[in-house]
Amino acid sequence: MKPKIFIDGEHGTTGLQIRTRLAGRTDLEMLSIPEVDRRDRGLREEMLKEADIAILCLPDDAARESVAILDGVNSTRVIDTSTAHRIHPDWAYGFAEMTEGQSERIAKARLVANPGCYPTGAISLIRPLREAGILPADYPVTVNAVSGYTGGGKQMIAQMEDGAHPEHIAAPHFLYGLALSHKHLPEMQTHGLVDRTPIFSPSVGRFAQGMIVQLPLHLADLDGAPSLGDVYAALDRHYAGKTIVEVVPLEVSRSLSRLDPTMLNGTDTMKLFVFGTEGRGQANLVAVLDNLGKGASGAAVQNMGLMLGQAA
Ligand SMILES: NC(=O)C1=CN([C@@H]2O[C@H](COP(=O)(O)OP(=O)(O)OC[C@H]3O[C@@H](n4cnc5c(N)ncnc54)[C@H](OP(=O)(O)O)[C@@H]3O)[C@@H](O)[C@H]2O)C=CC1
Ligand SMILES: CC(=O)N[C@@H](CCC(=O)OP(=O)(O)O)C(=O)O
Repeated sequence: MKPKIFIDGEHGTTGLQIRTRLAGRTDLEMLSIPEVDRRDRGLREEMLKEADIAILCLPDDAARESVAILDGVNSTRVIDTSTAHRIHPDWAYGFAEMTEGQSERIAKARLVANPGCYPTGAISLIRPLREAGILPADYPVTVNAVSGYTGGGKQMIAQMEDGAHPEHIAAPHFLYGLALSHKHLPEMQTHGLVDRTPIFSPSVGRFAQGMIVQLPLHLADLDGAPSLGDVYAALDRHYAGKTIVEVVPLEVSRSLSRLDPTMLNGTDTMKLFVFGTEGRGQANLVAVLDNLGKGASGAAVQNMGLMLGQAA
């Protein structure tokens, strides 16, 4: 029997990207609702209960509704791409490379919370330094980022692309989350194992997909006052043997003068860079990923594969 997969919210930005990734798969039976019926509660309930794995690509409240429908229905396992369950203790956090044993947790879990795109980049840089005993738990972490506008879903896509949209955005680049209360902060703090809420400054550029997430550090304030090479070595050890997350060699980072946020578009991988000048006491750690790839749909498909017992 082929595993039955239902993408609840399949006609939205993330849902469509997942459907595209799964389109050619002959080892799966895809359950689907016509777009016109996408909000039909009865049809959704039927599909959710029939599925072996339900992938929720819905706003938070609708995702909670789907989880409630499945309450007690243990035959259906769930991957939620919304922010609703990312720090919930009953849910496995769907970042397989985050820490030792995480991919096994995901593989065994009934409930998996897919990470947000920015946290995927931020946690990928913070967590290894915490585990290596380099980054103190009370370090004042700051995260700066730029995302392609698909990160804002259908609404922001329309605002950026449709000049006649009543809330058209003409800017080539803009900061947002100005109140420093972005919805990604809880998962960055929880899974980054940091005591203080990071100061997070997100922004959007006039490109559809792509992402850069930055973690600037004062090395003298880290445990053991590590060198740039020490920070690099900690990341390199953490991701040794991983294929989806690559730590770019220091000498390659040194050779770069620019970094393109769209460089990994269309892939489900992430690259980590360590920038700075040895001896100057500062480092800027940078993650590059496709916000819809490893930042969302690619991660969901990776997690589905783990849950089905397939290679990561
Ligand atoms: N875009 C991104 O880069 C990322 C998004 N996510 C998360 O994924 C989820 C989906 O985001 P995204 O794809 O961007 O959003 P979209 O708005 O593009 O798609 C959401 C889909 O869900 C449907 N929907 C909304 N409410 C309901 C409901 N009550 N019942 C049934 N269907 C409903 C929408 O239909 P309708 O057209 O009628 O509104 C739409 O088809 C969100 O939780 C988001 O936070 C995660 C990572 C990255
Ligand atoms: C550009 C933009 O608007 N980005 C979204 C995050 C996209 C994402 O990761 O979605 P979820 O965390 O919702 O899953 C935001 O800042 O809310």
